[in-house]
Amino acid sequence: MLREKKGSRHSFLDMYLWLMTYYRPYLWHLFYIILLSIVVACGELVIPKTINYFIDNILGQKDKRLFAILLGIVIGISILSLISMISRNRKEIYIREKVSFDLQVSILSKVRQLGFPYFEKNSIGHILSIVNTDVFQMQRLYSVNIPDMIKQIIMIIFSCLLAININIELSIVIVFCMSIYYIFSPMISKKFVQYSQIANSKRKEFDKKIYESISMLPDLKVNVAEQWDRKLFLMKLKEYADAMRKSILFSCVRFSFRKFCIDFGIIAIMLFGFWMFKNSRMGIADIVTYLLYYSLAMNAITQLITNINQQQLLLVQAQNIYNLYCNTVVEVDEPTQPIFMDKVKGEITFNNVKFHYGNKTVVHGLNFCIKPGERIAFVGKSGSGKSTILKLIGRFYDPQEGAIFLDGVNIKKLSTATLREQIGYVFQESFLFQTSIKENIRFGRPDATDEEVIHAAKEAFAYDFIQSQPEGFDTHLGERGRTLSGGQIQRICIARMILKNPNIIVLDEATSTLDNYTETEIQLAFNRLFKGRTVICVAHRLATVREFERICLIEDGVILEEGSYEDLISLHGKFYSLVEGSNDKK
Ligand SMILES: Nc1ncnc2c1ncn2[C@@H]1O[C@H](COP(=O)(O)OP(=O)(O)OP(=O)(O)O)[C@@H](O)[C@H]1O
Repeated sequence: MLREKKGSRHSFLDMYLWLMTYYRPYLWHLFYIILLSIVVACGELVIPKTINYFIDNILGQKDKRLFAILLGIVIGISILSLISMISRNRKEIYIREKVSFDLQVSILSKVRQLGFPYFEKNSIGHILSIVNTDVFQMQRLYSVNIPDMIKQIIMIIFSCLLAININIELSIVIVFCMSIYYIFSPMISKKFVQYSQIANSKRKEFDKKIYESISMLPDLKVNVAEQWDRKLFLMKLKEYADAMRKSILFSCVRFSFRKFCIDFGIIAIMLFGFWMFKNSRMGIADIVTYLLYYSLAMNAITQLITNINQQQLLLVQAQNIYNLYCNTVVEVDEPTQPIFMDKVKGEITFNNVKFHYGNKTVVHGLNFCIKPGERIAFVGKSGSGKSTILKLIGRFYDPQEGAIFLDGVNIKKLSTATLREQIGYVFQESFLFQTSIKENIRFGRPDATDEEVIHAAKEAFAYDFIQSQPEGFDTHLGERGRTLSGGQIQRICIARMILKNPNIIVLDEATSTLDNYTETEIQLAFNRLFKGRTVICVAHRLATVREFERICLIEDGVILEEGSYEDLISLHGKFYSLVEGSNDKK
């Protein structure tokens, strides 16, 4: 269902430019970092010149006064560089925090916008890996790589110019020596990037596996499948480690080759410098200064190459972020001029609604109208399309054909906030947050008072069991409310809905079998929740919807039989067979 935008093949440049847009609110801070980088670079570039002066004018003439002045200048430059570096680091930390925070927030907002279709297609492990690991890696790009790159470029340009200024012939020899490096290194770099990309994708698979292994731990234990999972886990780890090892190997080869070429350059300077000195074409001070500028330039070039490679790797990781943010189309978007409604009556109409997931048609031209206050249940075999109908009502998906109306307004034109505020969803698997029971109920209406929360709990038959918890309403729940039973979780969700007070209740009934006592209590709670509201329910236990005004038997996305429980039984059709075949006969 989730599509990538047409023509979405993107280059690293597109991604890079997109990532740079996050700098926009902090441009002044970035300029400040660049300015400080220039100061630091100038400090480093001045040192060889002072050494030149020291050898030529101070050592030669033994001038103490000049020596003191020079010493003062060097100390001054060092202090200025130190201060610049400290304030640059502070600004880098600031930018890193701000920019990566903005990036993380925008990625999270996009994930929210993508909603249901995205969550159904992508594992939580994958989403977490993008929102956490990948975005975290980008911090380095923003705070270190880009500001450093500017400094490195300044250093390269100026140290080369200063070296050329000392002796142009020597510089030609160096260019010739260094060309060996530039002929061979792209081949090594290509291999390095290739294995790094493989390592990155293997790391992602490994991250997903870790998440899966941890979240599935209880199921693995119950099915005695820990060894099976361990084998898969180790296989993923091995694949990741193998790719990583090759990537590191090529990184080391490239580093050693670069070192060899730089040393080769030093030998060339010494040989050619010696020949020039012998022919009185170059002095000692110039040879030493040239060597220092050569070292500075080579150091900056090495750093720049490493920096660019790191950025290439980061861009490989940024691909996931970019794809998610720029190339994943929001299937269900907010209308451009949304209609807001304060309160709705609760009439829902399906007008020739057709829907398919990819090539699979699930809903085949549905037509029905649910009156305000009516209770309607969808029943049928597993996979017949019941839950999909509920998802269409809440606009988690849009139908490809036909339309759905709420109180006569096409839900595509309604503001999604209005739509979701008017509908109270109770899913098969309800989610509880790791906070107090009170806050979990208040989630239904954040501005509710404590008294209203307690009242809702009483209405949902949840008050007694909540009071028996160690800290009553303030009891902190574990992850997904694991410290509570299934029936207790459902009653908290019902209390939440009572507090939210929507006019429409959409309920995907839990298939889990509850004991008779709990089932009766939950049924009572539901009956209170249903009072005076439109109720649309997917029912697995047929007995629970016996009192409903209408029951629709769904098969392959069409309504096969429709009527009250008694009507359908007297039909002696498919519904009758379903009731006969289930344990719900009463
Ligand atoms: N996100 C999805 N992507 C692709 N196919 C899907 C998706 N969700 C559901 N389906 C398919 O659509 C069909 C209808 O699914 P749906 O969940 O609506 O059935 P159901 O009647 O509610 O089933 P159950 O009673 O088991 O919950 C099934 O064949 C299912 O495999």
